[in-house]
Amino acid sequence: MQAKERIILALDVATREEALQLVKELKDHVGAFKIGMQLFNSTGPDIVKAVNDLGGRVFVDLKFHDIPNTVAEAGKVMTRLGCYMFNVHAAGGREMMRKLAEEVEKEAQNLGLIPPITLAVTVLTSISQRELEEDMLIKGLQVEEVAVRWAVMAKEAGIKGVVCSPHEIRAIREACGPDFKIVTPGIRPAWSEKNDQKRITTPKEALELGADYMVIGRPITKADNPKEAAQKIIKELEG
Ligand SMILES: O=c1ccn([C@@H]2O[C@H](COP(=O)(O)O)[C@@H](O)[C@H]2O)c(=O)[nH]1
Repeated sequence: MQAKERIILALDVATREEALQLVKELKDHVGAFKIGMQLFNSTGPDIVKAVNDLGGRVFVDLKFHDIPNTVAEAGKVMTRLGCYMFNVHAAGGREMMRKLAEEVEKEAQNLGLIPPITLAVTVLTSISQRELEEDMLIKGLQVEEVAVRWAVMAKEAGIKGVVCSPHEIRAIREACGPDFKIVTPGIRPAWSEKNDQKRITTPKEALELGADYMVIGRPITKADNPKEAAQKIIKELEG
C-alpha cells in the first residue's frame, strides 16, 4: 500500500463547503476521508455521496453504541450509503457486534454492494489509565489489556477491524492476526500540537507498530498549508 493510502483525513469541520474544499484540495494526497459526528449531523447523510462523487472514499465515524437490533439497522443504512468503513463501540458488546456484522453482510449481498469494513472502537485515544479506572470503573486492567480483549471479542463477532491508539497496535496485531484491520487515531507528527489526544505516536512510529490506516485531523486541517502538511507526513512515512 502506498504511504498516502494509509492516511484517513478527519473532516472535523462544520459545513459541507469546508469539507468539500478539503476533499478537493487533498484527495490526491490521502487515502480516505473521515466524516464524524460534527459534519454528519450538521450536513446530513448526503455528505457521504458528495465526497464519493469527488472521488473520495469515506469512513463514517459515528461510533454506534445501542442495543443489537438498533445498531444492525444503522449498519444497513451505512451499507446503502456507500461508505468504505464505519464503526461501533466495542463496549456495546458481543451480541451487538455479531448481529451488526451479520446484517451488513446480508444487506450488501441482497443489494449487490461491496460491504463496508466494520470497525470496533476499543479504548478512545483521549482516555488515560486513571480515567479508565476511576471514572469508567474498569479496575485492575491496563488500557492495553482492555483494548486487546475488546479487539478479540470484535473479531470473534465478525467485525473486520478496530480503532485503537497506536500504543495498543502491537498487542492487538499479535492477538488478532495480519488480516484484521487496525485504524489508529492519536497521530501526532513531532512538529504538531498534541491537543486533547493522550495516547499518541508519530505517523512513522504508528506505521512501524503495524497500523493499516492512520486517522489524522488537526495536524493537516489546521496547518497553514494543509497540502504541504500532508506531503510532509507522506515523506516521513516513506523515509
Ligand atoms: O479513539 C479515538 C477514536 C476516534 N478519534 C477521532 O479521530 C480524529 C482525530 O483527529 P485529530 O485532529 O488528529 O486529533 C477525530 O475526528 C476523533 O473524533 C480519536 O481521536 N480517537
